[in-house]
Amino acid sequence: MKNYLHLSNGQSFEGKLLTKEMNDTVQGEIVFFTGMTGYQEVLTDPSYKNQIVVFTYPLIGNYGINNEDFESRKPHVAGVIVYQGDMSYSHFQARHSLKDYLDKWNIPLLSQIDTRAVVKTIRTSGSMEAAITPDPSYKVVTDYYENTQIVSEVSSKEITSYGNGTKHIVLFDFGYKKSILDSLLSQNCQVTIVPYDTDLQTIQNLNPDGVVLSNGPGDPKQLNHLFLNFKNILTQYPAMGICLGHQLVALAFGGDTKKMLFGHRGANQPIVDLKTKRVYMSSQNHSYEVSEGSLSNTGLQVRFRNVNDGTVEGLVHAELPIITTQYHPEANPGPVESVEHFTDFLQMINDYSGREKAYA
Ligand SMILES: NC(=O)CC[C@H](N)C(=O)O
Repeated sequence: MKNYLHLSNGQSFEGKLLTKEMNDTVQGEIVFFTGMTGYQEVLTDPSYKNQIVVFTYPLIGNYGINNEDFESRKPHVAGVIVYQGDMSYSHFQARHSLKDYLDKWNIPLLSQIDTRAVVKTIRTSGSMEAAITPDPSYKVVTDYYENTQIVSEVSSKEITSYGNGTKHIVLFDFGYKKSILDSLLSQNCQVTIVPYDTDLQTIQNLNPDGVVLSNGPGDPKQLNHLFLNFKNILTQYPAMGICLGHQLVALAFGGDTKKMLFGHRGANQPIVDLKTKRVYMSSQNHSYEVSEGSLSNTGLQVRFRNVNDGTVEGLVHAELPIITTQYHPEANPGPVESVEHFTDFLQMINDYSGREKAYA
């Protein structure tokens, strides 16, 4: 079945649809992911909502879909572009093939696309709107992505609690990845997940030891009506921000963010910790970055930096117990060394409560 990938710059690519025939055109922002593995995590990470993902590794789907690697209950991507997809997966005793899984959720898997050519375009012209369609002459609508109240669509509507560990963490859900919850539970925490717009009073009633701001889709400035609320919470509790959560910490304290040309998506992004000089290989998925020049009056300092392009990859606050990472310390596809940031966060909480007692 012939289908097409159309980009908003007018370029078109013809491919073969592996999933069932489409009734409608699917449109989204086109981005590329460079990891060799981790496609199941990518598909089910809510941060990818409304995006069409191009996988640069040429063989995708070879270990099927399993029970362990889900980051949420369903896939959030708008469409999937591969060179070769849905390989044999029987050795892995996978429950579903990639094709069956995407079919179940009506998400197109378009193969035999020259992914190198698409990625070269994105790297030169930036991520842009794109469409997967049976229509050879479809014209891509260009203001489709930015207008959505995207975080409210993926955030929990209710407060839920997991685990019964010794430290109580509130996890703000902007579209959290399950690995963040799992990482906190494995640090012996009780975790309460709250909707993205939960106010200070509700957090105070929950009486947490610390707060984590999760990852999530879209432009962080779409949440500007909540920045003051976040600032009030961040000045009262030890906090960790991950990806969108990191960007929101910067914005809450008066910093700024901007859209990158094509972002970082993959499992091998080198990060240097400016304090320890240690380099981490990190998993990433973001289109926006914190503008370094905007941090001067925020109390925030750059702690982590991307070795490839020098962009800000994480912050600490000069006085408050706050640590943030633009990358994903909870991620599993590939390197796992940055998981120790969760241990550091718990240590920060312990130090903080020790300090509170000393002044009591
Ligand atoms: N994974 C994330 O949290 C992504 C954050 C934000 N939506 C960005 O693209 O930069």
